[in-house]
Amino acid sequence: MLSNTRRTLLKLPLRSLSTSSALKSTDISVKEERPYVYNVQLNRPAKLNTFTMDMWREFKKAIDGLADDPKCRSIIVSGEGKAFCAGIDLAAGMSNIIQVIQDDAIEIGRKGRAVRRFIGEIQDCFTALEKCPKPIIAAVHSHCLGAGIDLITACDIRIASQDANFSIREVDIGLAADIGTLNRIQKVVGNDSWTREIALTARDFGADEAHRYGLISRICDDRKALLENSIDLAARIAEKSPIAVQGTKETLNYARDHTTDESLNFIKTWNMSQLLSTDLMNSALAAMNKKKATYEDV
Ligand SMILES: CC/C=C\C=C\CC(=O)SCCNC(=O)CCNC(=O)[C@H](O)C(C)(C)COP(=O)(O)OP(=O)(O)OC[C@H]1O[C@@H](n2cnc3c(N)ncnc32)[C@H](O)[C@@H]1OP(=O)(O)O
Repeated sequence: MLSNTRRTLLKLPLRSLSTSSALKSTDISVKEERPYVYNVQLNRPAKLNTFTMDMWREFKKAIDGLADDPKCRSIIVSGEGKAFCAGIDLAAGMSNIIQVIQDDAIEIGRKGRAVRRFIGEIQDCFTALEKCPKPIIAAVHSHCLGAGIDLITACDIRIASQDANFSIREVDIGLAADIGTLNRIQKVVGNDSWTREIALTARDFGADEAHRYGLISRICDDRKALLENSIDLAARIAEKSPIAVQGTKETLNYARDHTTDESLNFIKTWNMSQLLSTDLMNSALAAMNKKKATYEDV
């Protein structure tokens, strides 16, 4: 079937290559699983949740919307149907770029700029996960290939069901991965040799190997357990002070990309204002009285 997909890509006539961002897409659905806990579902199951340009844009819109929504405190990203995500849609998802590459009327330097803009727009769709102040859990079942790995490496926590299989598939489609995997994965797993092995060979690996190297932090028996585990985990985070949780995500992201001195400076400056929050006193009082604190929305 993969070779059919590739044939489709090669045979597409130019006029069918343009995508319309005006098209109403329903490829992403957002569901409130519990109070303050939202599940952003990749919802293109017939094509194994492969990404088209419309879907990428819709995904970013969903994440940016939850980032600004005070009623959201934690997010799950999951996939509907047989697989989490089999990567970019090798036909529809590549159409814009192929249209530009094949257009002889565009001067070569301008072609390069257009390709750069295109890649940048897709990068921003997954960087939205990292920039979102709310913690995001990727819940992976079955295939997680190419763009699927771009997506999960921009999330805060990754858990998977036993049937999950992963591949940094890009070298197999003649591409150096450019949507985030190569830029984030070493910071996630901290193992340069393993990273290079899987990125340079594009080989498949399963949940056990992903767990062993720290790409995922938990393996669940099956998809049902995966969903339950991710909702419980997200709900547990959502019970905490949103001031504390969001400050923790910001600081971990900052610390990852800066020196210890710089990030110590960051957190003391951050907490200059955030320690003034009533959340600190509420939490301390609740802990002393063995009660659960509740927190105002932020
Ligand atoms: C600027 C660039 C930006 C981003 C770049 C990202 C790079 C990548 O994402 S690289 C990874 C690309 N993906 C692949 O190479 C996977 C291709 N698919 C497969 O190998 C197989 O489908 C499978 C994942 C092993 C699953 O096999 P199977 O269980 O037999 O299912 P299928 O019948 O093959 O698939 C069902 C249905 O989905 C369609 N489909 C699957 N993958 C893709 C894809 N990547 N693009 C487009 N369509 C895909 C497949 O054609 C089937 O559709 P039908 O209409 O039923 O034929």
